Amino acid sequence: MKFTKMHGLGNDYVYVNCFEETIENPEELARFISDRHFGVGSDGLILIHPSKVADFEMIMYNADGSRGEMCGNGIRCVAKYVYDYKLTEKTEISVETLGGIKYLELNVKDEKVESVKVNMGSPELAADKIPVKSQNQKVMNEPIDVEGITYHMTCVSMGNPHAVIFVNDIKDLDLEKIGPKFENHERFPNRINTEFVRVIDKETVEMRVWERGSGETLACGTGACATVVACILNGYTNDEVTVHLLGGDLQIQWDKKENLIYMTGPATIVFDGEIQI
Ligand SMILES: N[C@H](CCC[C@H](N)C(=O)O)C(=O)O
Repeated sequence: MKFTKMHGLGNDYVYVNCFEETIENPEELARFISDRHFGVGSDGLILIHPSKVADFEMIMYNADGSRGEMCGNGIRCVAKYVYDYKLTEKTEISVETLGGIKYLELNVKDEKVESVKVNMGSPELAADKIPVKSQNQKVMNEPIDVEGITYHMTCVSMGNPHAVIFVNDIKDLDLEKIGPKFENHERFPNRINTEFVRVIDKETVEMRVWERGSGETLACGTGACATVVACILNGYTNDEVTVHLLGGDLQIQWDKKENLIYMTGPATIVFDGEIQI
């Protein structure tokens, strides 16, 4: 099977062009190929398919083989793949995902995609749609107990579920210990992606993320969008924010008039490969 290793700010996936390849058991392939010792090594697997309702379809699997509804860093890499490998000449494309059809603007330099602006759609705040168990319609700075400590979370879906936790310091977090406790907490029927965020000023935040099905990653596009929505709802930032992630920066904007979230960031091809499956 031919594949391409790509990343968005270090959030790395193995990409397969399913116009050319047929994948029998993608969950099993995701688990094998993501393994950083016995496989290629990645945060998961992303399949690029034809679509009946958009230019392309993105199907994304986490490293544990579970399917994610949407992947922000991944969809920017899909855009780079289809343009740089000449599956399209368009610099505005649509991509079908489980989280709905997304519209992308490709910023091209010397015939290669350098960065991508993604219309990530509208954030979902209704607790039962995220889903998260709560007495309230929306989960805004609600307490949640993990390992004997009470955190306060704001929950947002960007197609996939997120719990945003504001902290004073993101460096001294023991994510390996508390990440899985949040991910598998009984309040999240479909598990959860958890962002730990320090607000720096009205235009700048920094965050780390423990991803459902993949653990700590260097960046998370949908997580950065959920983070900015939570910041704005809590009055911590303006509507345009630079999000510092371990792997680099994303620009996130909530167009309140249209109720649309825009994410702008890079996409990188690391190498092409072939693997016996
Ligand atoms: N890394 C992805 C998010 C993956 C989310 C996945 N872990 C899930 O199960 O929702 C991003 O850049 O948006």
